[in-house]
Amino acid sequence: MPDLQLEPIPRPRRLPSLRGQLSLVLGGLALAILGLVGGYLGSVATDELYTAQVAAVRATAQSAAELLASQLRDREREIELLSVAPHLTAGALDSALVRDALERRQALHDEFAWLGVATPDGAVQQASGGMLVGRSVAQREWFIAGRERIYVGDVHEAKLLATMLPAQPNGEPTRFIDFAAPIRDAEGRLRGVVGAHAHWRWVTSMVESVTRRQQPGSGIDALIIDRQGRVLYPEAMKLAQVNGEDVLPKLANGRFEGELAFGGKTYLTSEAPLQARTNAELGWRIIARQPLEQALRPVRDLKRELVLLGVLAAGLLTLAALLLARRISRPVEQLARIAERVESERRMPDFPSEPGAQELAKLSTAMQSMARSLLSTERELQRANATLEAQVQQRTAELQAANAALEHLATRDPLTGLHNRRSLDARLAEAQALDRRYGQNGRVHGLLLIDVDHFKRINDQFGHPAGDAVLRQLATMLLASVRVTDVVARFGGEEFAVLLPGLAGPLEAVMAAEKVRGAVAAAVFPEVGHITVSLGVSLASPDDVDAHPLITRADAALYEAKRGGRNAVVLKAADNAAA
Ligand SMILES: Nc1nc2c(ncn2[C@@H]2O[C@H](COP(=O)(O)OP(=O)(O)OP(=O)(O)O)[C@@H](O)[C@H]2O)c(=O)[nH]1
Repeated sequence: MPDLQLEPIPRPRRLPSLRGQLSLVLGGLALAILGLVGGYLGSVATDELYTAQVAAVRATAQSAAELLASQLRDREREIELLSVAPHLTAGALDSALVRDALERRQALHDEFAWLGVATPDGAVQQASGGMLVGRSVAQREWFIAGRERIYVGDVHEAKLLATMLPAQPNGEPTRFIDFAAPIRDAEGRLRGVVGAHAHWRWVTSMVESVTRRQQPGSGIDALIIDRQGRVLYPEAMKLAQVNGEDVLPKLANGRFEGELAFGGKTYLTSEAPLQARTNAELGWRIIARQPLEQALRPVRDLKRELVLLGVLAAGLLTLAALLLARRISRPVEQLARIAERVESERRMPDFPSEPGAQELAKLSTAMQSMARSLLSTERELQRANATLEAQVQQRTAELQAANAALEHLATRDPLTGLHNRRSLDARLAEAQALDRRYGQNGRVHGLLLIDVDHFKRINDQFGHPAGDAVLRQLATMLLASVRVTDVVARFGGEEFAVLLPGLAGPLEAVMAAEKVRGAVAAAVFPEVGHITVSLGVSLASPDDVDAHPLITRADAALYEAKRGGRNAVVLKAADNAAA
C-alpha cells in the first residue's frame, strides 16, 4: 500500500466571523432601507403637514371673512327691513311706536349701540335710549349716504355718542360701523333716514371667535385691513401703524400670501377679501397669519418623532439582524465544533436533529456520512495495525528461535551438545583478543586437548552406539569438571578441547587437566566400564599470531602424553616461555 503523505492543513488567516458579517450586511441593509423609506415618508409627511398648516391659515382667513360678510349682510338687511316698517313709512317719525321698534331691534341685537331715525334734513326724531334726539346728524357720512341708498360705513370713532355710552372694558375708544337706509313713503318720497351704529367690538369678536376655534397653541391670529391698507384690527397694530411704524410686510404681488415678515417675525400668511354680497363694499381684507415657528412646530415634532422612531426601529432591526445572523451561523458553528470533536475524540458525536435550514441539513448529513466513513476506516486500520503488529511479533519470535536454532546448529556438536570446532575457534580468537587487551595483569588463556585412550577398541568391542554413549557421558563429565567460564568443545572424533580463560599460570592449567584426567579414570561408563584419557596442555603466548600455535603446542603435548603411555597430562609451553 503506498504511503499517503497528506499535506498539513494550512491555518486559516484571521477572518471575520460569519455571524459578524451577516449581522453587518443584514443590519446595514435594514438601516439603509429604513433610512430611504423613513426619509422619503418623512419628507412626504412633512410636506403634507406644511400644506395642512397653510390650508388651516387660509381656512381661518376665509371663515372669518365669510362670517363677517354674512353678519354684516344680516345687519344691513335688518336696517333695510326697519326702513320699510309701516310705522316708519307712514306716521310720525317721533312717535313712541318708532322708538319702541328701534329699542326692540337693539334688544334683539346688542351689537347695536344706537339706532335712530332722522328727518331728511338731519334732525334726529327718535332713537334707542332717546340718545341724540333733537340733535342734527346732517353732516354725518352715514346720513348723507343713507338719504340715497342702503349704506354700510367704514369703522370710525364715536363722536356725539362717545360721552353718552359706557366706556369700552378694554379701554379702547368706542368705535362703530354704521348702517343706514332711506325711509320713503308710499310714493317713494324721502321721509327720513334710519341709521344704526354697531359696536366695532362686535366685528372684532367675530374674528376672534374664528381664530379661537383654531387648534389651541397654534398661534393663529387675524388682521382686518381696509382698502387703503390701514390696519383696523388688532388695536395694537393699528396704533403702531398710526405712530408711523412699518407693521405690515412689503408685498411682492399685493397679496398677503405665503411666508411674510411682520415686524421682523416671519408668519405663514393668507388673506381673504370680505365679499361684497350686498351693498357692503367696505373693501376689507381679512388676513390670517401664524408664526412660522409655530406653523413648523408639528413638522419639527414629526421629524423628531420620525428620528426617534427611526432610532427605535434601527435598534430593533439591528437586534433582529443579530438574532437572524445568530440563527444562521449557530448551526454552522455547531457543525464545525462537531467536526473538531470527531478529530479530537475519534468517536461519532451527536449531530443536530434540527439544523435549521435545508442546506444545513444536507451539510449535516454529508458530514455525518463522512465522519462515519472516516471513523470506520480508522477502526479498520487500527484492527489491521494490531493484527500486523501481532504477526510481526510472532514472526520476530519465530525468526529469533530459528536464529537461535541456527546458531546452535552452527556452533554446537550434534552428538554431545558441546561447542563445535568452529565455535571453539571463534572463542579462541576472542580469548586472544581479550588477552592482548587486558593481558598486562599476567593472566593468559590456556587450552586442554583431551583424547580418549584406545577408543577404537571400545567401538570395536561394544559397538559404535556404546562409543557414542561414552562420548556423551564424557561431555557431561567435562562440563562438570571445569569452571562455567571455561569453554568445552568437541574437537573432532573422540577428541575434546577445553578453553581456560584468565589463567594465572601453567600450573593452574595442569591442575585443571589433572582434575579431568582423574575424574574420567575414576568414573564407570555403563556397558564399557573404566576408560582413561590423555591430555595435552598449552598456554597462549604473546608471540602467537593466532590460535594455531596454541593448538599445535597442545596437540604436541597430547602426542607426548599418548607416547608416554596414556592416561597422562603433558604441558607444552611456548618456545620463549619457561617450561
Ligand atoms: N563410536 C564412535 N566412534 C568414533 C567416533 N569418532 C571417531 N570414532 C572412532 O574412534 C577411533 C579412534 O581411533 P584411533 O585414532 O586409532 O585411536 P585409539 O584407538 O583411541 O587409540 P589411541 O588414541 O592411540 O589411544 C576410531 O575407531 C574411530 O572410528 C564417534 O563419533 N563415535
